[in-house]
Amino acid sequence: MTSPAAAQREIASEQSYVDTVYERLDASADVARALVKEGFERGHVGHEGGLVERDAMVFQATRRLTALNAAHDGLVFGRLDLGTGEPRYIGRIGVRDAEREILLIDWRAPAASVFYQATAADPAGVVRRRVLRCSGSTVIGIEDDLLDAESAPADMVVVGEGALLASMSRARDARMHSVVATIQKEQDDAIRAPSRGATIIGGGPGTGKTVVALHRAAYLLYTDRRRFESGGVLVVGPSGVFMAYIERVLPSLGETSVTLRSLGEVVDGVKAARHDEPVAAAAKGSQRMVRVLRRLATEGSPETPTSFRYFYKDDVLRLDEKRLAGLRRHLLQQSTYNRVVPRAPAVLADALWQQVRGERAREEGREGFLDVLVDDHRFVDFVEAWWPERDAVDLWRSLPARIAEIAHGAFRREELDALRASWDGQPPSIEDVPLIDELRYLLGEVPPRVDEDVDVPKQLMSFERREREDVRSTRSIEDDGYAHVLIDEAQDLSPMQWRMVGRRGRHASWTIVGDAAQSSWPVPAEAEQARVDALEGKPEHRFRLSTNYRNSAEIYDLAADVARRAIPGADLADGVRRTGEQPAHLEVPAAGIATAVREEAEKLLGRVEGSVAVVAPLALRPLLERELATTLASHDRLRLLDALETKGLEFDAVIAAEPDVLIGESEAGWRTFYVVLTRATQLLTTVGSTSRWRTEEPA
Ligand SMILES: Nc1ncnc2c1ncn2[C@@H]1O[C@H](COP(=O)(O)OP(=O)(O)OP(=O)(O)O)[C@@H](O)[C@H]1O
Repeated sequence: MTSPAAAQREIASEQSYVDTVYERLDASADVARALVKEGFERGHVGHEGGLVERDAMVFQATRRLTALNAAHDGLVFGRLDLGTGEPRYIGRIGVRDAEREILLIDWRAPAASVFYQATAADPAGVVRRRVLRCSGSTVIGIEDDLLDAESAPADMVVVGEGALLASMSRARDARMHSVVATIQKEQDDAIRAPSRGATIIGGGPGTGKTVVALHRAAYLLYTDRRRFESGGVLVVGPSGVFMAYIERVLPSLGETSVTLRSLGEVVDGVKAARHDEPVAAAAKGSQRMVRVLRRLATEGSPETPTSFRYFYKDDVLRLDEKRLAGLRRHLLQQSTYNRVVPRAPAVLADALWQQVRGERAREEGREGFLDVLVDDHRFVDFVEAWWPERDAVDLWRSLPARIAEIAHGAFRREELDALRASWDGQPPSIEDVPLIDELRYLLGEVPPRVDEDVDVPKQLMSFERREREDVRSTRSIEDDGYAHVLIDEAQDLSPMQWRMVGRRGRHASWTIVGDAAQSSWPVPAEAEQARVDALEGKPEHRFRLSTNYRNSAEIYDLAADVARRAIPGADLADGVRRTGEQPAHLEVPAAGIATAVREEAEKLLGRVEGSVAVVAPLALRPLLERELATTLASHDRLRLLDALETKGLEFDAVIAAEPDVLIGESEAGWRTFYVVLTRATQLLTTVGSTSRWRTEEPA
C-alpha cells in the first residue's frame, strides 16, 4: 500500500502537468476569442464578401470556444505509462503545445484506445494505467491499475484501489455523468464499433448501455465529423425526464451538435409528455393502426361531397358517387393525397368535359370550357370541398369521430372505447405522436408549384385555392433524415414508434440499445418485427455488456432473483460492488402504507448524500403525493415517480411502494417492477401490504 505522502507527491507532480495543459487551453481560448472579435470587425468592411467571411470565421471560432469551455472540467483524466518512452496523457479533447507537440490526446483518437483496451491479462504494452480525479482544474485523487508488474520500474508508484470502484461508489445527482475516464474494455468495443449498419448493444440493467451509446455518438462525430455533423445525429430516449438526465453527457465530451428528443418530441412542431393508459396505449402502438390510418388519409370524410352537377351551355354534367370514387382512386394511384392536390381540378374538369355533347359547347372547344369552369365559384367551391389540402394534426383530431367506421374490425370494443376516451378533447399523448407522423407521410406535402406539370392544362395551373389560415408546422416532411439515429431503451418502442424513427433513419447508420427484460410493451414479437422493418435490411452488429455498474451486488441479487422467477430469458448482469447493505422489506397494513413510505423516505434522505426516489403504482400516486407533499417541498433530492417514469434513471436510494399492486397494473408488470428494483445504487426498501412478489412464480 502506498503511503499518503507518496500519493501526495504523485498528485503534486500530476498537477504541474495538468497546469501546463490548462495554460495551453486558455491560450487557445484567447485565440478563438480574438478570431470572433476580428470576424465581427470584418463584417464592418462593407462588402458582401466581408460578411460571408465574417460568418464563417465567427461560426468556426465560436464553435471551438464552446468545445474548449465544455471540456474545461476534468480536461485531463488519464495517463498511460507504456514500457518505453514518455507517458501519454488522455483528455476530453486533444491539446498541443506551442511547438505543436501533443500534450493531451483526445480520448477518441486511435492512440488513446489502448487506455480502454488494456487489461491485466493482455496489457498491450501498458505498464500502469492512471486515472486522475479532478475538481475543475485541480487534481484531487489518483487511481492506478498496474497491468504489467514485471515490466514496471522499481520506483513506479501505484496509488488507489482502482478507478472504476471509486467512480461507481460516488453519490448520484440529477444528471448522468460521462464515464470517459473509466470506460471498460467491452464498453469500448461497442463505442468504437464501425458506423456501418446497425450497432445493437444489449445487456442487463446498469451495464452502461446508455452511457456507452452517448460516448459512441461523441466518438462517431470525432471520426467522421463532416458526415455526422452535416447529416445530423438524432438521440431518442423514453421521456423528457430521461432526456434532462442525459443532456449533460455529450456537451461534457465536447459535443454540442447532437439532437436529443424524447419519444413525444420526435415530430417537429408536436410536443407530448403524457402517456395514455395501458389499453389505449397498446392499441395506438400496434401495427394494426397502419391500415386504419391509411383509410383515414385516403377515404373522404363525412364532409366530402358525393356528387356534383354543373350546367354548361346545353348540357347537364354530373359526377355521381361512383364516378367520384373512381376519380379519387385514380388520383391516389399517382401519389399521396396532398401531393395530388394541384391535379384534382384537372381530373374533375376532364371528367366533366367528357360529358359535353352540345353543339355550341363543342364549337368553343375544351379551352373555352376550362376558361369558364375555373372562373366559376361553384366549381372552385366543389374542388375545395372534394379535395382540400389536409393537415396531419387536423386529421388526427377527426379520429375519435371516425375510428369506429374506419377500424373495420381491427380493434375490440374495449379498445375502441379506450381509444375514444383517450382522445376526448386532449392534446396529443406520447402514443399519438407516431400516429400524427404516419398521417404526415400518408398525406405527403402539397407541392409548392405546378408550372412544370405537363398533365395540367394552362388554365388550371393558376387554379387559386383560398389561403388556409391554420397551416401547421407538421406539414413539412422533407427534413426528417439523419446521418445517425441512436435509440435508447429500445425495448419499449411500439411498432408505430419504430415506424416513426425508421423514417428518420432511412439513410442513416444506427445505434440501438436496450434490454428486453425491462420492456413494458405487451407484444414483444410485433415490436421486434417493426424494428427489423425499420432497419430495412441494414447489417446488424451485436454487442453485449455484462457487468452491472449501478446497483450494489446485494440489490442486484434481489432483482435478479425476481427476474429468474418472472422474466423468462432475462439477460442477467454480473454485480461487482458489495456494500454490506441488504435491501429491506417492510410489510405494513394497507392503511399504513403512505405513512410507512414517508417515514422510510425521511430516513433514507438522512442516510445517503444524493438522490432518493419513491416509486408508486398508478393507483397509489395521488395518496402518496398528499402524504409526501411537505417532505418533497423541503428536499429537492427526493422525487415521487411512476414506475414507467424511472426508466433509464438511477438514484442513491429507492423506496418501492406496494410491489404487488404495481405488478398487477399492467401486462408487463413484472418487467416494470424489475426496472424499479434496479434503479438504486446504494439502498433499496420495498414497502407493501402484501409480499407475494417475494416468492411467487408467475404462470
Ligand atoms: N465504465 C464505467 N465507469 C464508471 N461508471 C460506469 C461505467 N459504465 C457505466 N457506469 C455507470 O453505471 C450506471 C448505469 O449506466 P447506464 O445508465 O448507462 O446503464 P444502462 O445499461 O443504460 O441501464 P438501464 O438498462 O438499467 O437503464 C451509470 O451511473 C453509469 O455512469
